[in-house]
Amino acid sequence: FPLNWPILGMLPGILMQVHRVHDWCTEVLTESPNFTFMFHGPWFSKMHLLFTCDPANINHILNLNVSNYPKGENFKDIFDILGDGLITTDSESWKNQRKLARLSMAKSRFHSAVGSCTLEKMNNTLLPLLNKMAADNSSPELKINLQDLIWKFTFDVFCLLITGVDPGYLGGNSSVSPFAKAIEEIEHILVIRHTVPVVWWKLQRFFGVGSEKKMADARKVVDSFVEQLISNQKQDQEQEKDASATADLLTLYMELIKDEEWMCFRSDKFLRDSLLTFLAAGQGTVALALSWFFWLVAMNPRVEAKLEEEIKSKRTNDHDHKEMDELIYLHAALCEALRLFPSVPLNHKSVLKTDVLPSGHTVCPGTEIIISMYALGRMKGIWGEDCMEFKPERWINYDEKGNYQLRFEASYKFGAFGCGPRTCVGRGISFIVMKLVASALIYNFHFEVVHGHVVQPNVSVVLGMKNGLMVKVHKRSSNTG
Ligand code: HEM
Repeated sequence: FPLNWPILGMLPGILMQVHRVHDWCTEVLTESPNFTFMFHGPWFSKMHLLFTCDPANINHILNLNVSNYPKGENFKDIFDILGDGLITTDSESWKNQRKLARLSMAKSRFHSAVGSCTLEKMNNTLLPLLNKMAADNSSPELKINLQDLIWKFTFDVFCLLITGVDPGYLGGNSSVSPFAKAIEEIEHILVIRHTVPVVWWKLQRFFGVGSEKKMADARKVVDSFVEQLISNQKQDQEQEKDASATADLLTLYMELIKDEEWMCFRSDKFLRDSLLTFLAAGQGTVALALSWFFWLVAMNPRVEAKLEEEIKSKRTNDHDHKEMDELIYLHAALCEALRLFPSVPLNHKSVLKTDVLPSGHTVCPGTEIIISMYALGRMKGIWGEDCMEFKPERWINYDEKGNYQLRFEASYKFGAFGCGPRTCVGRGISFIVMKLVASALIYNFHFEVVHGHVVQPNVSVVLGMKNGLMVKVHKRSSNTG
């Protein structure tokens, strides 16, 4: 537990742990009554953070009393890069945006694009690249950063799905890297904003110094990239290119907001905020979930063998996305990876009216609530003594004939996609993309983690690996065709 110092409060304690903030949070919550801990910042800083991973609290805050726990102004300030997009807004604006997002994403055009874009990019770029690396693998020096490769791949896929433009990042288009680097920089600084008093980072922002100077520079890069994308799309529309064949979210949004009902959203600012929100919410989360999944699979040969067996037995032709529903063990393994390494490790809420949580803690306006989804997946009291083991079986019900189906877990216990009315809108498409990529890669390759490579979580609002995932690629001998 961090000491509560005079004047400085518990701030020195948290600052010393920033480099391993998620594990520190897990350790503190494990020792805290009802998995809940009150953190007090420096005197007069108004920094009161309630850390929790108690499922009863999570259900209370995210599901049963959602109107008392909005994202709030502080969250909006921290995530100012996303403007007034779906993730940062509350109340009526959130309700309308959520409806618009669901309408667009439910279009069959969009749904089939998710499968076809992923397959096309995989067959044309990712698989050939990995095949080449596997063929060159005779050199003992040849190792690749799988996290980096998957990051670039999902960047291309989600840019295509959200904006209709394929940036070709995986293929080596260097003009994209400043944008991708800027996004990484921003995600890192967002965590710093969470861990220092508001007044501190706001002063830095005001004077344009320290990490806030880097934030301002990164923002310029991001804004000009997004502005370019929107203007390209508008040009296409002005030239009256047939939009019915395109199924990216930007086109679908632009079509829908022509309707009177959505006229309040007719602005470039809204399109900019939405586009960035979807890119930020979708691309990195899927990339990092897959990276942790491949690491866990590589470290667990028993699971890898079962996955290979299932994929081989269900695979008909080139990884048709309809056959993905049948890959139950794979689905379970992805959930298990997300339990241990949730791409969004923290969920942040503010408090409107004083309330008593099921854990017995009183929260008042001004308290910020930090729900640690990372800690939630690692509590023995919630997941059992073997909670640190990678066991897809915990997600499966077997009957006496050996048939099996997925087991449902309440989202206040498995919080990787959030819980309640603000649950992730991209959950369905995430599983399509992840299952297509995971099944094709496991069918074709075995990844050997480079001896001595240290894998540890980074400090970011999305949970990645600090040193990447260095592997050697081996083509599976039985699947050389
Ligand atoms: C493995 C992949 C993903 C994970 C783990 C994930 C996780 C989450 C989490 C934890 C939330 C927050 C819920 C809350 O605030 O209570 C969220 C919200 C959201 N996600 Fe995802 N997400 C993933 C993929 C995606 C994808 C692919 C998209 C879309 C392209 C997406 C779009 C969104 C949006 C727009 C929200 C805000 C919803 C709202 O506030 O109403 N996510 N996601």
